[in-house]
Amino acid sequence: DFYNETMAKIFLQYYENTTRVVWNRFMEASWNYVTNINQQNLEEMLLKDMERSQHMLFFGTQARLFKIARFQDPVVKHMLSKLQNIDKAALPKDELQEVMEGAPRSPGTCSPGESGDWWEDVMATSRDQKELLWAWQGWRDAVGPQVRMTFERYVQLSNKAAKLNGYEDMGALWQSMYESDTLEQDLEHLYQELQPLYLNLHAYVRRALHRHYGPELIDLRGPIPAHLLGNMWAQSWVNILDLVLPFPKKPLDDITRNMKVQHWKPEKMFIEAENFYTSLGLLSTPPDFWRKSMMERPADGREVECHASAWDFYNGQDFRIKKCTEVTIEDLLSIFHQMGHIQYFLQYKNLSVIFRAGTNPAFEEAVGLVIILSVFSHKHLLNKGLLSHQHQDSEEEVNFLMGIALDKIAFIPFAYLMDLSRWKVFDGTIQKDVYNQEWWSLRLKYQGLCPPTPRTEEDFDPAAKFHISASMPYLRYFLSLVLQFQFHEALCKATGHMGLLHRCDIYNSKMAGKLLEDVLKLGSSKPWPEVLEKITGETKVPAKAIMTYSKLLLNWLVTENVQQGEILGWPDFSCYFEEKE
Ligand SMILES: O=C(CCC(O)(O)[C@H](Cc1ccccc1)NC(=O)c1ccccc1)N[C@@H](Cc1ccccc1)C(=O)O
Ligand SMILES: [Zn+2]
Repeated sequence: DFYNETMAKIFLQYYENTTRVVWNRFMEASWNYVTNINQQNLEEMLLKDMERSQHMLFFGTQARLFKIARFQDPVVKHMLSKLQNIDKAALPKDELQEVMEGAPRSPGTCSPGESGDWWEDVMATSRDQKELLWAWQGWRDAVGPQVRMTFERYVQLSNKAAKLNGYEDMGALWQSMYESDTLEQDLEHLYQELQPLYLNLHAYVRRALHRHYGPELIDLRGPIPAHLLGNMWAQSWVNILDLVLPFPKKPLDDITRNMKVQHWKPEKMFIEAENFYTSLGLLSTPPDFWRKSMMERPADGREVECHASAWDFYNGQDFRIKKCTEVTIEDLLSIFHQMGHIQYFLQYKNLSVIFRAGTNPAFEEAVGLVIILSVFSHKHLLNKGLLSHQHQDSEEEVNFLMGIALDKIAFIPFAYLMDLSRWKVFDGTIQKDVYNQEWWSLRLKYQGLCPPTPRTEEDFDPAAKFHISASMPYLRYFLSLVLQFQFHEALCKATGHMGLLHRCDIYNSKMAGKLLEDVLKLGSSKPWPEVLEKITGETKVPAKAIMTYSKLLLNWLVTENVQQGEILGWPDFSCYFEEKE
C-alpha cells in the first residue's frame, strides 16, 4: 500500500525540507515580536504561528497513516512517532486562533514604568518589610486578575488539545516528555529525599529573619511570610545572604561590585561565558550570534519581553540570546545558563529537525547549570579576578556553601510545586473557584511560606510567575536541579578531581567537554536513561550527588539548628495575620 516504509522515508525527507523553512520564518516573526512588542509584530507572529500549526497538523495526521509496526528501520519508526504529537495544532482552527490570541501573555514585558524587573529589584534589595509588601502586592495586583480571566478558558482548550493528541489532559501530555510511567512516584520520592536539606535551611533562615524583622513578623514555629526572602516568588533566597551569613565576620566578596569596579560590560559577560565552553573543547558561537542577539534592553524605549531566553532559528547558523543584561553576578550566571541552551543548539544542529531538542527538557536546562557549578567555585572566581583574597578558610567555605544553598536548596520545593499545582488544575482536582487558595495551600505545604497579607479568589497569584502566565512547563527546572549535580560529579571525576565536590572546577578540561559533547550531539534521538548512563553510568536521577555536594553545609545547619533548639517545619501552620483577627 502507499504508506509503506519507502514512502515513509520520502515523506520524512519532505518534512525535513519544509519544516526548516516554516520554523525559521516562525522564529524570525517571534523574535521580531518579543524584541519589539507592537500590534503589527504580534499579528505577523500569529500568522506564522498559524502557518506552523497547519504544517504540523498536515504532517502529524499523515504520519499516523503509516503502519509503523511492520517497519524495519527503528529511526524511521521513532521519527514518525515523534511527529504524531502536535500539541495545540490538533485544535480546530477557530479554537487554535483563540488559544494563540488569548494565551495568557506573559506580563513580564518591561515597558518602562510597570516593568517586571523593576519590582524584582525592590524584592532583591529592600530590607523594609512595608516596601517589600508594597512591591510584592503591587506586582500581583498588576498581573493576577487580568490573567485569571483567560486562564480557565486556556485550561479547557489545552485539555481539549491534549485529548486530541491521545492524552488524558495537558498535564499528562507535559509528563509524557519524560517517557516514564512512574514519573509522579519518582518525583515524590526525590522530593522526600531532599526534604531534610530544605527543612534545615528553612528553620535556619527563619531564625535569621526573626532576628532582623522581629517576633511580630516571624513565628519561629510557623511559615515564613513570602515577601521577605529576597525574591518575588521566594524561589531563590540568595539575595538575603547578608542577613543569614553563618560567619558575619567573614563576609563574602561582593562579586557584582567587583564586576562594576572592573568595568565589566554585557558583551564581556557573554565572551566570558563562551570562553568557558570553548575551554572544554566545545563549539564556539557563529558570527550571527554576535550580530543578531539582543544582549541589553534596547535604549530606544521599545517594549521587549525581558525574560531571558535562547533561540534556535533552525538553519544551522543563526542562534541568538535575548536578555536585558545588567552587570551583576546574577545576570552573569543567567548568561552561562542561556549559553548552555546555545551549546545544545550547536551540538545537534546537523541532526534531523525532529531530533533538535534536549534528550529531555531537564537536560536542556541542566547544561548551563553544570557549568555554573564550576564557575561559581572559589577557584574559578579567583582566577577570573572576581575575588580579592586567595585562601578560603573553613568559615568562609561555609559562608560560600550557604550562598549556593540559598539559590539551589530553596529552589527545590518551589520548582516541584510549580507543575504539581498545574497538573491538578489540568486534571480537575483544583477547580477554578479555588485556584488561589489551593495555590497557597501548596506554597504552605511544600515551601512553608505564607502570603504576607490575606489573599482572595479575586487574586491569581500563580500568574505572578512568568512560566505560568506564559504557560511554560516547569518540571524541567526541578529535575535539572538534581541532574546538574549528578553531571557535575561525573565530569569532575572525568577530570581526575579529588576531594570535595564543591571545590571542583572543570574549566579547560577536554575530558569533561568530551563527555558533555557525546550527550549533547544526540539531541532527542535517544531515550534519556540511555544517554544519562553515558555520562554518569546510572539510568536514574538519584539525589546522591546533590546530597554529597551539600553534606558539609547540611552538617553545619543541623548542628546550628540543634543548638538553637529549632523546630523543623511549621507546626503552627496558620498564616500570622489570621491570629490578629
Ligand atoms: O526561566 C528560566 C530561564 C529561561 C530559560 O532559559 O529557561 C528559557 C525559558 C523560556 C523563555 C521563553 C520561551 C521559552 C522558554 N528557556 C529557553 O530559552 C530555552 C529552553 C529550551 C530550549 C531553548 C531555549 N529559569 C527559571 C528557573 C531557573 C533556572 C536556573 C536558575 C534559576 C532559575 C526561572 O527563571 O524561574
Ligand atoms: Zn533555560
